[in-house]
Amino acid sequence: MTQAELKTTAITRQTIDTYNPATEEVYKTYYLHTKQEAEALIEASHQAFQSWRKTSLEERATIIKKIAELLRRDKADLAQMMAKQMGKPLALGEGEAEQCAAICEYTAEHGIDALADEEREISTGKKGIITYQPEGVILGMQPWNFPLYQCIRYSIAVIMAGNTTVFKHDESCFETAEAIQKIYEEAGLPKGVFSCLFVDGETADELIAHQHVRGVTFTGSASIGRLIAKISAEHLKKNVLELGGSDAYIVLRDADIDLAVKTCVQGRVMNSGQTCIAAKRFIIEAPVYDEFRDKYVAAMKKITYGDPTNSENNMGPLARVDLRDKLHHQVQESVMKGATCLCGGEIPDQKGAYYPATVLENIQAGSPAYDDELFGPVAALFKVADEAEAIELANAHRYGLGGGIFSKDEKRAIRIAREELDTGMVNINGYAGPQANMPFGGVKESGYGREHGGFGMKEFVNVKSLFIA
Ligand SMILES: O=CCCCC(=O)O
Repeated sequence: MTQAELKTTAITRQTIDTYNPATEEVYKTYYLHTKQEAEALIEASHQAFQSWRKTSLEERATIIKKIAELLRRDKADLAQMMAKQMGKPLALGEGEAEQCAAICEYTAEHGIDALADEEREISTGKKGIITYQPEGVILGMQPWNFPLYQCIRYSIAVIMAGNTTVFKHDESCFETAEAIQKIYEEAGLPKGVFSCLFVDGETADELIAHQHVRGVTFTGSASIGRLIAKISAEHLKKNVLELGGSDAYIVLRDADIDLAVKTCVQGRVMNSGQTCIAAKRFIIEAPVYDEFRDKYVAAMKKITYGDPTNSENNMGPLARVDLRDKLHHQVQESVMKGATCLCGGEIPDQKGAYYPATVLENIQAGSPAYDDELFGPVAALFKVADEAEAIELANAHRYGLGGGIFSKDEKRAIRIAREELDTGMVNINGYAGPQANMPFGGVKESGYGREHGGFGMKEFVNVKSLFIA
């Protein structure tokens, strides 16, 4: 049932008000499914699976290619929605739609080969065949920071593999969830292959136990991820978790400092800093620390914020006032514990969940800027004696999502990236967002499993061995 249909049913429904973070005014009131309605959607998804799993890889690829076209067609409308739901600047929203279209195209183009049967010689007969068979209904739960991308990266992969999915978006983004379903169905995806669940997080967690849910994929905080892993384990459901990050960018003494400064500013303030793979900690070798810090602070002071529909602003607001307040509290606590605030660090006196680009140094262990994730435009600078100390500090964090290295010696940087950094992704002399043809995911408390890049398609398949005698 769509939001419009839910609004007109006879029963009294639970509703949720969501707010435009730029104005703090109510943006939408959403109507929730009851748990029984959500279970009926899972049943319907299971029914749809019986025919979807029989479609050929070519048929699926054709629909997914069409989805890419429609995402491009609708990118301006989708960007407007995201600006109002969570404050994303319009240009960034359109870029996100383009990125999603690229994921669809890559999946359509490479999925047929990636999921094709493989043959092996076996000692006991003619041959072995490895076949990647879909498993059934996958429950997706995704957050608000990339309202389109987070949903599309998982759902396109599971749909290409022949699964169906029920999707619980963050409550603030139910409108985007519905827009995605509309696009998928206009492209030719049969009803029931992708369905939105308008439920709260607690109900979604309970649905993991449903007999037809075969797997769960979640992006969000480590604390909720831990809970989902626990419930999934109890019911023996496979899960993919993309959790937090506190990515360290190491600036070695032989780095191009101007490039490092420019990239590390961009990597910190993009999406108002609300990105799991944002550059969050900056670990700088002592001989270049002062130069990097002074240039970095000067550049952060130039970052503007304001109405996300005005293209002159570098950043919009944060997604919600309570999230902005939490970030500010983390900054204040870090300062109380010894950090120095070099710029920003004050809540502006205006409506909206705004927060300025902020830089901290002299950060002490035991403070939020050292130990936790800062999900907003706050940079944490650390001075270290040498490469070894930089690697030790980068790896000391409980998260292991991404990271970066700046050095003019590319071979050295690649060695450190490959052999030393305990993360799932590393940027060398740059800051790349997720790429359709590269896997995405982390280690340690950043979770497990991989999205796109050919790997996401194989997260929820039954890798079946056939032994031909
Ligand atoms: O928050 C994690 C997803 C990152 C998406 C992006 O940077 O485009």
